[in-house]
Amino acid sequence: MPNAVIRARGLAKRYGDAVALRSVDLDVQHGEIFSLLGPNGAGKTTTTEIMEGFRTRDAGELSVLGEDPARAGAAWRGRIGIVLQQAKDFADISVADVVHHFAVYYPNPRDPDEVIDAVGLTEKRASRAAQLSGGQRRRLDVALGILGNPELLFLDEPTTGFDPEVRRRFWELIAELRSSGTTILLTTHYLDEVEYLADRVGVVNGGTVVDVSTPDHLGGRHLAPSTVRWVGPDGPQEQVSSNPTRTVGELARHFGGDVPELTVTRPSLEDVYLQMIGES
Ligand SMILES: Nc1ncnc2c1ncn2[C@@H]1O[C@H](COP(=O)(O)OP(=O)(O)OP(=O)(O)O)[C@@H](O)[C@H]1O
Repeated sequence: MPNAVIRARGLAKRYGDAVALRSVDLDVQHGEIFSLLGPNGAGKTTTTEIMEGFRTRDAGELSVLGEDPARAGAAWRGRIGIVLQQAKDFADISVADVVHHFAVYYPNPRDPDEVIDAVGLTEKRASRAAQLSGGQRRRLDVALGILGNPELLFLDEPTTGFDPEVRRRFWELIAELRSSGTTILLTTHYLDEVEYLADRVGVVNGGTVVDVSTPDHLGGRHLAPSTVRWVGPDGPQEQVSSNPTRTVGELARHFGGDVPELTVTRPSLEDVYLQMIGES
């Protein structure tokens, strides 16, 4: 693929006798948010850490921003941003000092004050990291991840522990980063996060990628039959239909107008994901 920022073929990794990655193939395109989904132990962290150059692979081909992470140097590292699951510890340093301090390590950093503002921490500039709430702490991690103006940002479970409002604002921040041209590899367990943010999603299970699709089309979801529900004289009713328009038309004629408490649903992303994980 010409626009691939990440191209992986046959990535394999063992820890002793345990196979963590059997064979991972993946393409991430320039400017997209690509989400990795999969159960605990599926191989997501191993995959991303090989892509970040933090772990070695046993086999396979890998190109990230045109280089092999196993051999890439400091200039390449300056082009990627990483937000790990486990935050670093700067308990006694203020938000402003942490961000200003780390900016000097990058050849082409963003303005530290603009970054603090972008993640919504301006009011907390003078607070020590230890005084931040969990969600604010995570936003500081993201500030550090985007500080170097990365072309490619790795986000590992970024919103764990966020309240709904903070999550929504955080999602908007991530979507803005995409608009400004940053490619993002997002690992998450939250299907609503995938639905809101991801352009494409790769499902990892048992050390391999079992499907890649848009969230809308995962597992043939857009073609799946719908469930039509309504309440009739005998109580709640439902009918699975491959042509819900026709079913609703028939019901409307039957009721001579409005169908009581009518809903039409397709399988949710969670439904197809759980089925896929079960099958594979
Ligand atoms: N350092 C390690 N030493 C030994 N085994 C490991 C090591 N790191 C990971 N594994 C094993 O490799 C497999 C894949 O782990 P990995 O952390 O990549 O999964 P994951 O999809 O990121 O899981 P989670 O959703 O729980 O973060 C698991 O079976 C795990 O136990």
